[in-house]
Amino acid sequence: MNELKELLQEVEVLEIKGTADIVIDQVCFDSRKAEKGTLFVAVRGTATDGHHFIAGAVSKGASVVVCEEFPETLKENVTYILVKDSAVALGILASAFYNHPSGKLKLVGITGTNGKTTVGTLLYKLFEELGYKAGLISTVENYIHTSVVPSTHTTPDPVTLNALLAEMVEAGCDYCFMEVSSHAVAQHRIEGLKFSGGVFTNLTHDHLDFHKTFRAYLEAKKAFFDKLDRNAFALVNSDDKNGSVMIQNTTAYKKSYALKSMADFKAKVVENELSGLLLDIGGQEVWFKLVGSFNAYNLLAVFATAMLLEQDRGRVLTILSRLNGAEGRFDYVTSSNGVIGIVDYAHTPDAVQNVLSTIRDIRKGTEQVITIIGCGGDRDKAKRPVMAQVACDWSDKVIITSDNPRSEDPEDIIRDMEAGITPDNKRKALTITNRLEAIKTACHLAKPGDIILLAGKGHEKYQEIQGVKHPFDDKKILIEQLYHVS
Ligand SMILES: CC(=O)N[C@H]1[C@@H](OP(=O)(O)OP(=O)(O)OC[C@H]2O[C@@H](n3ccc(=O)[nH]c3=O)[C@H](O)[C@@H]2O)O[C@H](CO)[C@@H](O)[C@@H]1O[C@H](C)C(=O)N[C@@H](C)C(=O)N[C@H](CCC(=O)O)C(=O)O
Ligand SMILES: Nc1ncnc2c1ncn2[C@@H]1O[C@H](COP(=O)(O)OP(=O)(O)OP(=O)(O)O)[C@@H](O)[C@H]1O
Ligand SMILES: N[C@H](CCC[C@H](N)C(=O)O)C(=O)O
Ligand SMILES: [Mg+2]
Repeated sequence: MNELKELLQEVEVLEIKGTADIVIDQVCFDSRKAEKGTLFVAVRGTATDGHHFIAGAVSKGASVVVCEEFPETLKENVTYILVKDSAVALGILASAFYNHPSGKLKLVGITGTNGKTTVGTLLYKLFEELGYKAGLISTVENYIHTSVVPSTHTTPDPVTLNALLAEMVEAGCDYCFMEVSSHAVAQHRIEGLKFSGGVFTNLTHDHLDFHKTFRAYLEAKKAFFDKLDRNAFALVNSDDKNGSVMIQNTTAYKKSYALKSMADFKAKVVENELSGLLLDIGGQEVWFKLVGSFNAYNLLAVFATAMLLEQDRGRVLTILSRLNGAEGRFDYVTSSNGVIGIVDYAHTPDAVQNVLSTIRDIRKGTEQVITIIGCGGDRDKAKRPVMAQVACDWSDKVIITSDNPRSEDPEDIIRDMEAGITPDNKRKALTITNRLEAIKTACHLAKPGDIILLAGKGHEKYQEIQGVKHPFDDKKILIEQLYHVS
């Protein structure tokens, strides 16, 4: 849809200056990308305000400007549209411009602190194997049926998002599984989308730099469920104390899954080994390739979603039992002398504890657990001391190192982490700022049978320092070092 008059029927317009009788060629929110025929939406951001760039967008050819406040000088032949909230308008306009692609397939959103990528990726793989064409929007990569589209965000901006969905519709996709980050909800990236269902994994500590309080973080996740319509399902983990809070005000039909409490979909962990998980799902025992009881929640969420999407139970379990998880999640290698190296994307206190408790559960005897861990720069500072302390509590040795320091001094981040380590844990911790050196040291320290956990970077293939992404691949380095020393 590219006629301004029609696009505007969906937006709450406060005032319009200029004609609505024009056709636009693209919707954009970054003046640097504006060109002839652009509808530019001025969004107030976290670093700057899009309203400062209205003149720049117009000089590059934008013919329509959507804003929350009119600029002082208005150009002739440009239409200015006043709205209450530009970010909301952007979502709605992007969806309308791409002809509402979310309504033309079954879109399922997954939210929660941890597990979104795992659940989304498993659902995508499952539905492809069930014979459907499916799409995936995730932290690691996006898929339009079988074509990969690189991912830059967990949930992309509304224009990229709707363009991706439109390509999925064009490719004949029946389903799309997408991660819904709390940033995306708060910044209205998902405004205007029609969801067939929403899944909640869990809520623990993350992103307090952005949301400021845990309550605001929770409210952002909850807002996703508040907006689901009555034909959609809202599936929540009822073992998480915020599971019921998420669906307090939703009009969607409510369903739950759990390992411990009462729920519509129940499972029990029978065995938890390095080779996989044996789960009892509704009285039926099935082996899965994923490791760790936290993955029992992810698998159950996937199973329950497939049931709510009316798939055949037997086929779903058979396929699911064959699937691997997402790249960089509990990804392990064993060296020839028996050292086990695990790469995992654990970057929150809860995830670090879950992964390390899984390692404790699966280790056979008194092998040492050596954890390598850092915390991201320009992100939640409050989680740094907690992650370091959790790592020490659950490991025999911890090497504190760097993980995307971004614009911060890596030593400052490390100091924030060290501040959380209690005196009795101090003897376990050592600091090696350079991540490569940290991995090499761990591999030298490890004896046959020991387990090395490389936490935080998972699938990432870079180390971001001062705006530059330097190639860095935990798994590749781990393999090189483990084979080098063995
Ligand atoms: C903090 C944050 O979320 N930032 C996102 C946000 O940008 P922003 O609000 O900071 O934008 P800004 O720089 O203040 O600019 C304001 C407006 O002016 C415009 N502008 C700016 C400069 C100019 O010359 N011309 C111009 O028009 C910008 O396009 C923008 O519309 O909106 C942008 C467009 O959607 C995002 O790309 C950007 O993501 C940044 C790069 C980012 O790192 N985000 C991370 C924190 C993030 O979103 N993470 C979540 C969760 C991750 C997870 O746990 O999985 C995710 O979904 O990925
Ligand atoms: N259900 C779960 N409960 C707790 N921890 C989990 C769960 N699933 C995964 N984890 C841990 O969290 C890490 C990240 O998992 P995953 O990438 O699936 O989460 P995510 O929600 O997509 O994260 P992000 O917010 O970065 O997108 C995993 O490597 C693992 O350590
Ligand atoms: N996608 C998440 C996790 C990144 C994990 C870690 N590697 C980091 O850079 O902090 C984020 O942006 O918060
Ligand atoms: Mg993710």
